[in-house]
Amino acid sequence: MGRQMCELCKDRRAALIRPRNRQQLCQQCFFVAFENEIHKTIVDNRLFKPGERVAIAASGGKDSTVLAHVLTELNRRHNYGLDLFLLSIDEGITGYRDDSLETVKRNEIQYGIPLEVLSYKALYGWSMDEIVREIGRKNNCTFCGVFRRQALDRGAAKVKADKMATGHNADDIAETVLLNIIRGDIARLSRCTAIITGEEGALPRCKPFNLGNLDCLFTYAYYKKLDYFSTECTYSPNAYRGYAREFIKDLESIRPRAILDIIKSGESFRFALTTKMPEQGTCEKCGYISSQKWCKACVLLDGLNRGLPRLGIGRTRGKSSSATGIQTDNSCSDKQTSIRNDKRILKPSLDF
Ligand SMILES: Nc1ncnc2c1ncn2[C@@H]1O[C@H](COP(=O)(O)OP(=O)(O)OP(=O)(O)O)[C@@H](O)[C@H]1O
Repeated sequence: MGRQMCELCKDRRAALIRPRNRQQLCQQCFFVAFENEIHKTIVDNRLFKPGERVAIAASGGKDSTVLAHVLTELNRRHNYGLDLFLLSIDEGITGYRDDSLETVKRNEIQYGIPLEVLSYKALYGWSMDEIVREIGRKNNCTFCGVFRRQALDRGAAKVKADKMATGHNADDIAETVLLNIIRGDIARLSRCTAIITGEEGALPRCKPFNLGNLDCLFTYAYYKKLDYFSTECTYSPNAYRGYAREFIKDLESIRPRAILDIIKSGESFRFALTTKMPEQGTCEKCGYISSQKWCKACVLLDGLNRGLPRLGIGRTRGKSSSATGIQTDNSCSDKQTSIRNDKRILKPSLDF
């Protein structure tokens, strides 16, 4: 059976089916539709102001590579007037981050925007390889997630960025909503669906792909032949987030709107006025934002430097994670789950 014509231009043969609305499009119309959606998100939410210096948090992975590509294009096409640059954190994970950083270095040339790299070793005196040797593979994602968040802020401050954009997509945000519910972390639950956070602080962060689903980003990267790194982190097979990811993917296979509806639920929560929220202050040790005397990175680092790496990982019984400042497995995924899902996302987007 021959292929359908593109539903938009009605001129070229359709090359793909958009997962969100089952629209059959040719490559060119898909690129235009996707880029227009991101442009609309940026304009409707006033994500950037002309003249701003914007750090694109670039891991070398698919989503942040699409982000770097699309932001560069839109900045030029619509005269946003942004001063864009790539910011990468080298966690020091042999066979993973060293390879993905090579990708980001090529992106620097491909997109013509400068790259700043900051390493855990230089910032904290420890690489993730060294931390894993101390702590083992079970809790290492806690260190990595806490250190990365702070390292990105420090990197952005170093190069005087006004704002940071990350490649978090709808799947990531739905996982975070569920994880925050499971952990009873009301403070994070109340802000994790926001497209822009930290506006009251020195460095607001935004997520232009907040409603973009994984399949769409994958299809865009695939057809644009973007240069990205697709291997999962060697240290994340036990990460808690992987279970949430698998659960959400199972739900999505039964009910395609599940991801957007989890986000919608997260956005619609209203918190009782009696809910105790942590008060933001600054860490006595390093000056970074913290609701505790010491920020989480300083607690973890102190444990490492004293030869007691588990010191900062335990959870105080009866206290919520926002009260203790504990944040576990905050960014990683399960390797097998991701590979399984990568196979699955190929189906709706590319098969005819
Ligand atoms: N080492 C890093 N350096 C800079 N930014 C990072 C790094 N790791 C993650 N990020 C940012 O956080 C976002 C979400 O992180 P996540 O762990 O899902 O990334 P990933 O799966 O490695 O790559 P991607 O999201 O780009 O496909 C990324 O899209 C990127 O913007």
